[in-house]
Amino acid sequence: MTRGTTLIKGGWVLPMTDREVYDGGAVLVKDGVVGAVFRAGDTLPEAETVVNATGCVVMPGLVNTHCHSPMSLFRGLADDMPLASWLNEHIFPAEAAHINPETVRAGALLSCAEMLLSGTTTVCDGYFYEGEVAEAVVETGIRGVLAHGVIDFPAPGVPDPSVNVEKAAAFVEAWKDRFSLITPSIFCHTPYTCSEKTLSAAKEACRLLGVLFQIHVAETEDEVQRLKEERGISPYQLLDDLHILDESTLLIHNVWMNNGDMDLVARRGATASHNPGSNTKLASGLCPAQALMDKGIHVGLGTDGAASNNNLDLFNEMQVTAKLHKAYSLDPVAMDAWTVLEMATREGAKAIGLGGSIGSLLPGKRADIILVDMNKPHLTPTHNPVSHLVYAASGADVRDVFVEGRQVVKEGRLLTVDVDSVMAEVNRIAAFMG
Ligand SMILES: CSC[C@H]1O[C@@H](n2cnc3c(O)ncnc32)[C@H](O)[C@@H]1O
Ligand SMILES: [Zn+2]
Repeated sequence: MTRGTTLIKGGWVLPMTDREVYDGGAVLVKDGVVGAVFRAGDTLPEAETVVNATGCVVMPGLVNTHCHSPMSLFRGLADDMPLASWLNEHIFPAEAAHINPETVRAGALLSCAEMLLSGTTTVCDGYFYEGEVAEAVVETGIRGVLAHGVIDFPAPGVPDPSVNVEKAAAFVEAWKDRFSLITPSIFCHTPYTCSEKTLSAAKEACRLLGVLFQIHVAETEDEVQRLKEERGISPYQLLDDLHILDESTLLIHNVWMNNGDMDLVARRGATASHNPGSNTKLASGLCPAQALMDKGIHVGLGTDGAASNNNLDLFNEMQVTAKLHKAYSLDPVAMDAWTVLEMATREGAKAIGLGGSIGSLLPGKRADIILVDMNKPHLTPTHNPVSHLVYAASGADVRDVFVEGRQVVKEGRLLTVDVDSVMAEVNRIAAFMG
């Protein structure tokens, strides 16, 4: 028996390397990585720790390709309105009044707890005081691609916008190669809140530092129409003119895209985050995610912040994705369960630049693994575990979670932080909000 090994055995193993389910399979974890995946009947090795996964799905942890983790502080603060009012009349003022290092830390801890407990093992995040988010990520044990925000207005922690890119680059330098769970990045808010100079400088900093550039783009019809009227181009053409579209750029939302935009993005190799929960709640529209994937673009699933979703449960996002695209296209075959599950795992990992290390249970990849308990009334019988994961399960069905081989959720309880005190702190902060 090798020390430091864990054998997760029994249940339905979904390696997500192909569209196969290993009924009665097993996964060996060694030194934080996947050692081997076994089928029923294979001879299993001995291990220091054995986890009985009978009745559970064993699969890669889910990858949330777009979040603003501290925004759980504003959950339910402003609902049932369009993006412009939500952002300008409610969220920006709330951020100016309440966002500081302490509140960011509290909100981020809460979101990381919510995500881990519901099976998300990696989050791609962007906000201000992102160093505090990084501390919360380390404390909770989730994996994060963490971006410092850039916007051409005074922002929390960046009162002088003339140094916004410098600040973001300093964040990347401070966190690069420091913790294996943290990959730093830079996030430009939108093409209409960042000047061309800022966008170019931020992308140049990303190139020099070798990190992912992220941006919200084509979220509303108004955003696209205004640019068309002012400049006669689409936001994608603008970004391309600035040499921003490449394999290390994550495009977030992509609701109002035409065929030319999609071809351009595909040619450049940029990736996309599809966030249907947020886009439907803000009545922004629906990203043509299937068309993007048909053109070879890697598309992951994101929740966006909890203030526009209003939860961070990727199981919920998977169900919304599968159903919404069927209803919109009047095609019951659209966005089948396997496709959606791949978006929430392997494709999401590729979209955020971590395709080589997470997203499937390929031996050698990081052991980010979740166990989803199917022994529940709403998941019985289990004719097809893939169907249940997308159409019937929720984050509450996640039993155990491992990140880089370390168990962070056991029997539905978070092992790394005291969730009750995190909630108490967020409630204390929320009491000061109007
Ligand atoms: C620099 S990113 C942080 C910044 O973005 C704001 N935000 C959150 N969600 C959205 C969205 O869907 N569209 C545009 N802006 C959004 C957030 O409140 C922060 O100010
Ligand atoms: Zn967002």
